Amino acid sequence: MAKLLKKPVKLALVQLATGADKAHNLSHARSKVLEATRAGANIVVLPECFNSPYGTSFFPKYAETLLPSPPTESQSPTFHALSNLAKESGAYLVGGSIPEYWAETKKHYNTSLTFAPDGRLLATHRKVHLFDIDIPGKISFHESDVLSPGNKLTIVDLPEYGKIAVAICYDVRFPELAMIAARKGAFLLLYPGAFNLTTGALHWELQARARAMDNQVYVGLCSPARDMKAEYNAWGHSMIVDPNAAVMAQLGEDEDIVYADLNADKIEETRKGIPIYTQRRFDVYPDVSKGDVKYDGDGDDVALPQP
Ligand SMILES: NC(=O)CCC(=O)C(=O)O
Repeated sequence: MAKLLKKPVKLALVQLATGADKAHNLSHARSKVLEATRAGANIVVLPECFNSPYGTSFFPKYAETLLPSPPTESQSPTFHALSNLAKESGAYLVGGSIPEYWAETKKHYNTSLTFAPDGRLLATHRKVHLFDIDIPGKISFHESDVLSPGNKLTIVDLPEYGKIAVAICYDVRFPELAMIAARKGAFLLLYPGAFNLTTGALHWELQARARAMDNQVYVGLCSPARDMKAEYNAWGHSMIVDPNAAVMAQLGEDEDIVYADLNADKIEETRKGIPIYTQRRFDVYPDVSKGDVKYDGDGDDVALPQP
């Protein structure tokens, strides 16, 4: 069987301190991504809403227009900053997420852009599951007041390494996405995300480890740094989990970068030891990765229009 991960790769998650100044967020992201690639990272990830504060009142104000693709510099300064940064750093760059405005439909999205080391846009993921929750006395948040959901999974082919899946934050709670991506050959599931002090304490690590355990793949969750002066306090604790569900490395609350070296042997060893991959009973229940699955995975899925 062909290896899911063709050669060892160093992953870096940048737990960025973000604020209200978009230009500063972009230049700060640049310096941290370059720091990560100077340390040898081949894939670098930024957090959810890395160019703006996270919150429904901020999304329309910070939103950029990505379509038609490629956007002009004034339509999306972040698109151009990320594309240039991927080229400058020579790494694959999963550009966290940004608020997007689609002028044609007047809809907003929470959107992640992934760039190749030559600066080409490889994939666009629009958050599929919007973060709408109410935990009395703790947190009430309704992304759907402002945002519309994306309608596809995102699998990205990195030719030297293999396939990764990109989804955003609350998407991690829906195991189907992870399962489908893993069965379609992803070696790594990446989630730019911003859990909070309530659900972060409850479920952040558990979600990361569960997705890794169920699918026997690597998982990375990349949060903004915690800012207690902000309206929304991100959990932090960006982490990388191995295919056996062990936490390889985890940050605290402050700005920092977490690294891990990923290799094919760990996936194979895990799957050989606990061979759920060959023990599934699709005669008893259906394979969620088959049938009518909406996903991009051919490495050519630049920015498909969505309803
Ligand atoms: N930004 C988000 O989607 C937050 C998700 C979250 O906190 C959760 O508990 O899930």
